[in-house]
Amino acid sequence: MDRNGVTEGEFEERGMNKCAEQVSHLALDIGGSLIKMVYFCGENSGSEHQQGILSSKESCGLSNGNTNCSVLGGKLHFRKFETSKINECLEFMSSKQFHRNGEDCHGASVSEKNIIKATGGGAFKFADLFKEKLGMTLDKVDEMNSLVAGANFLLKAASHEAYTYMDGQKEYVQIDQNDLYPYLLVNIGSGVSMIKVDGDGKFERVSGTSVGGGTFWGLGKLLTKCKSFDELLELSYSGNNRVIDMLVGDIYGGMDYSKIGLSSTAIASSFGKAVSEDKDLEEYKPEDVARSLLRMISNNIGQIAYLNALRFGLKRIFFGGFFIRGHAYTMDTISVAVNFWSNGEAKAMFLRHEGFLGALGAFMSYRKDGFADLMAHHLVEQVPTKPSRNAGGGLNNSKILKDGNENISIECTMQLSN
Ligand SMILES: Nc1ncnc2c1ncn2[C@@H]1O[C@H](COP(=O)(O)OP(=O)(O)O)[C@@H](O)[C@H]1O
Ligand SMILES: CC(C)(COP(=O)(O)O)[C@@H](O)C(=O)NCCC(=O)O
Repeated sequence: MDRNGVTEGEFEERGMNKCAEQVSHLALDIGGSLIKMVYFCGENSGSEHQQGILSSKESCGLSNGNTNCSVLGGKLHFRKFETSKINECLEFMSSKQFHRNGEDCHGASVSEKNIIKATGGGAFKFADLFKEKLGMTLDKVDEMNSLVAGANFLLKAASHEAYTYMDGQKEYVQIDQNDLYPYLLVNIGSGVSMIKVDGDGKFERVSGTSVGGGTFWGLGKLLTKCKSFDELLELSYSGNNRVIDMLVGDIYGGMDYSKIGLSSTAIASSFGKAVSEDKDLEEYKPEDVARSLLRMISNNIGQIAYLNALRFGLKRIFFGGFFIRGHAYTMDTISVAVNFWSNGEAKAMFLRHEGFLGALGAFMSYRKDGFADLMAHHLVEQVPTKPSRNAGGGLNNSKILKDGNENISIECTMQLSN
């Protein structure tokens, strides 16, 4: 059996079935295309972190007068599943025995473990399925609220979260916590939501577009016959959009239209060349089609995002959502669009945990409930002693572990008030 692309053998080898750790809190973001999962796995007693249980106000750093708290070491895990393969997600949860009855686990009591925070449309759509298959109740958290909470948390608490990407150069952006707001959050999921964020829990969804990640994947699948999203992204790497897109130079006899700031290589009309050429779809290379499509959608989102930033005088635009997938060409196109339309005034920034904002926000909402009074905002990303180089050549300081599925985990500590 294949579990989320991991064979049964590997599944066992990686210790997913007989995890020495125990899953305590878990949250889901069930979107139109993907299910995002964030869960905390505490380490066994006696471990380095567990020994660090604290009980003083200073040690916990609490400001609410609660002096009775413990610090739990472990890992915050991030996973994703395709929504159309929701059974893989259910199987995974079942293998983690997250729905298990009869045992108290790291601050979450038995009854609490049968209620999990969930956001996204699927929290409504699949509520009965979770109840039926796992006996679990989904406690619904608003999607926009979750996105904003996740983004705010990451921008404030995680080191090296936001970065710019231009001409193949990745540069991490130092975020000043006191100068974070306002900003525009553009979440590119199946569709696109644009949210003006003014503070913790203070936001307004100011725009959106239905031309998003679902459009890229849906049209791409039809036009290229690709079987997976990753295959489509891969194709776009090697394609040449100029074969299909009509450029300014194609219209202006190879010249720039400098009077209105358009170079001859700028796209005048996405897919426009296909009109005048007497060619069938089969005569175009799938990689060229994939590249044109990716460019068209990324460009369009970058432009709409900038226009909304302009509407509200916002200088910073953060892009999230799994459409991005850390894909160089996608980020480059969005960055160029924002840079072009703003005359270099605004900057596109990307988030390392791009697709997990909603799930993380839902996870954070545990702290609002009386139970465990989770101090998730005290999650601390552990920094390795030896910095490693990332693909963009910059220094990547955090201990992010990736497997083939881009399922990542962060070593962290979590404070629970007792
Ligand atoms: N493995 C994948 N399968 C399907 N779509 C993917 C995958 N990886 C990235 N994507 C892209 O991410 C989009 C979904 O992003 P996401 O932020 O998860 O939104 P949603 O909440 O709507 O599922 C898809 O529409 C697609 O463009
Ligand atoms: C409806 C949604 C919020 C759902 O979120 P998603 O699953 O796409 O992440 C999103 O698809 C969206 O904002 N669509 C754009 C709708 C519009 O403003 O035209």
